[in-house]
Amino acid sequence: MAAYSVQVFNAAGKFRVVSTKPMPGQQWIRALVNAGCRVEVCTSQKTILSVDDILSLIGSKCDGVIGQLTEDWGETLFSALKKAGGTAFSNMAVGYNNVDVEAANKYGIAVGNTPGVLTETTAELAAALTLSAARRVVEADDFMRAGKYDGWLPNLFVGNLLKGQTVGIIGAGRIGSAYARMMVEGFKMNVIYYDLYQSKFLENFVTAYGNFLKSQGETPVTWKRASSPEEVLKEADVVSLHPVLDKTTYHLINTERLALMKKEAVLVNASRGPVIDEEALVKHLKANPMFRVGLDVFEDEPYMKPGLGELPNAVVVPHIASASKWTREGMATLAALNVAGKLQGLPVWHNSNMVLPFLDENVPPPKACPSIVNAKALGLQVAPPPSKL
Ligand SMILES: NC(=O)C1=CN([C@@H]2O[C@H](COP(=O)(O)OP(=O)(O)OC[C@H]3O[C@@H](n4cnc5c(N)ncnc54)[C@H](O)[C@@H]3O)[C@@H](O)[C@H]2O)C=CC1
Ligand SMILES: O=C(O)C(=O)CO
Repeated sequence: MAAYSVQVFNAAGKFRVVSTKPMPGQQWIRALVNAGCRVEVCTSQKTILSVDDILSLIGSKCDGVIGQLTEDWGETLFSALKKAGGTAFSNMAVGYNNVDVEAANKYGIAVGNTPGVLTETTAELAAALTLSAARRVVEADDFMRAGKYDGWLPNLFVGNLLKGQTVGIIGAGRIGSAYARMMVEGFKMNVIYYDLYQSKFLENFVTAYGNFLKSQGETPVTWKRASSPEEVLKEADVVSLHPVLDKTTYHLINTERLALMKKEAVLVNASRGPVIDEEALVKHLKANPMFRVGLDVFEDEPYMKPGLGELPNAVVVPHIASASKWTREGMATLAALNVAGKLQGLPVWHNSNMVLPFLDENVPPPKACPSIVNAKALGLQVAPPPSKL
């Protein structure tokens, strides 16, 4: 992309900040302009920008960039950004497996992400995929639209009842725990989870809800922390994947582990595609027609592995788990405030799980960067909690 098209805001701004994509809402633009930035938004129609495209955007003077999870932020881009005088980058995403943080550290560039604002939205989509797969909603919709429905039948699109079954979570962080709570409270499912860390919050929630059900004369829900992913896969009727993508979770679901799952289980993935060996999944789905999946993410995104798109026991959507208006505008705002904050020399917010104060349109945001993942490595100052100010 030799020449690129950009939309410019606040042309006379002191800092030059590039956004590789137009993003929803206006609050993020205001945040950057208020911080004295000239904002250049790339308006190229190309969906995924290459490293060369982004090099052209960075040019010879660039203070900060807001990028997307589809872009390869590594040595080449961080060294170019450093050379252009840049010190700040933010992904417009909570996941940052597309970013080589070591390379950013080497060039002293802060890497922001956007946690918290997408927790419930993503968990809701995982719940939607769970229901769609368990109750065969997409298959039934196709059937209806094809004019095949000629009357109620006892065996038509029989699926799985969730109530009283066990939901398994692998990766019970912000999103995994929110999803678990939805499935527990909404469908009275029992929980089994595997994570490197204990989720006291989730355990306390399930215990309290179980006690409430008991007080109503109903069967209480239960929780269990598994000591391995295998334990979850063997016991759960529904398994939803919510870990980060790294070396420990790449192909976490493979042929051997799929074989441990119940024949009529539902598997949901709204984390990152490579957490599942998708070729192995296609084989498993073909061999087990009552096993169903709901997928928001794919190993070779935007492509699906051959055969997946033809399988009736797979529900597939194009990485839309965070796609609610509030969340997408909030992600853009957090990404902008990460970059704006760093350029203004502000400290890092004390708790990246509590970002709501940054999202209120009517109140100026706290004087901090909401979430910088390499703050410690770069020795950035952390702001004290507001009560201690
Ligand atoms: N499909 C979509 O649109 C979205 C996808 N995501 C993905 O979801 C991921 C999780 O997001 P959050 O819940 O906000 O992050 P989080 O950091 O709160 O949770 C991730 C959890 O994974 C756990 N974990 C790490 N390695 C593990 C392993 N080997 N086995 C089991 N658990 C492991 C961590 O201990 C942590 O509790 C993101 O990194 C991102 O990749 C996030 C938002 C939207
Ligand atoms: O924030 C993320 O990690 C996403 O995948 C965006 O939807």
